[in-house]
Amino acid sequence: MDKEKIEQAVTLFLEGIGDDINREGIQETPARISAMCEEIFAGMGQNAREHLERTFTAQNNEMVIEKDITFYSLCEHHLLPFYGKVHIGYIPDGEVVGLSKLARTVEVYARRPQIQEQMTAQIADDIMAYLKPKGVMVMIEAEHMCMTMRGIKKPGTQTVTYAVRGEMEDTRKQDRFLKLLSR
Ligand SMILES: Nc1nc2c(ncn2[C@@H]2O[C@H](COP(=O)(O)OP(=O)(O)OP(=O)(O)O)[C@@H](O)[C@H]2O)c(=O)[nH]1
Ligand SMILES: [Zn+2]
Repeated sequence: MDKEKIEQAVTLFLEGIGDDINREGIQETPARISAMCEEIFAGMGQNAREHLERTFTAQNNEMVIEKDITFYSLCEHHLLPFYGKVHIGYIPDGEVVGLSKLARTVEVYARRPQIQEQMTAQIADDIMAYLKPKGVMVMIEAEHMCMTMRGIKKPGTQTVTYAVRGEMEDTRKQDRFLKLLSR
């Protein structure tokens, strides 16, 4: 990440909106933002292989559900936050993954400029590629600040997206996933 470039850009941006870049309160803002970018865009250029390839054998091939994984991302159109919950259900094929690794996979795809539909599909595709389960369903419920604090201004609107792969394309399995989620 080019921190110097980010600082220059933030300085220009603050000048652009007409603020005084020598004002005490914002003097350090370019440096603060470039430091923050390392955190909020930490998923740039990563994939989830390292998290999902360390699997354990388990004598149970019933669906595993990890729900309510909180995430914060930024919409790639306005760079405003969208945030909410990711729910993941997968059907193991003899192997399971450490539970934290599903949340780490979410972080890889949330921590970059995103659109919700794409993030949903990327999580599902990586789980299929590296964990190799029989099937997976990923569902994301989120609120987009570009829909609340600007533009159409509709607070409370939730965007729900999902992706299904493998045996989870079976609608009965999707029903089971949704039923277990709503418990
Ligand atoms: N499909 C999808 N759209 C998104 C996402 N995040 C933001 N958007 C939308 O991206 C669209 C960008 O539309 P544009 O017409 O190019 O930009 P705009 O004039 O700022 O749009 P308005 O928000 O309608 O004012 C808007 O409708 C946003 O609501 C996302 O994750 N998925
Ligand atoms: Zn947006």
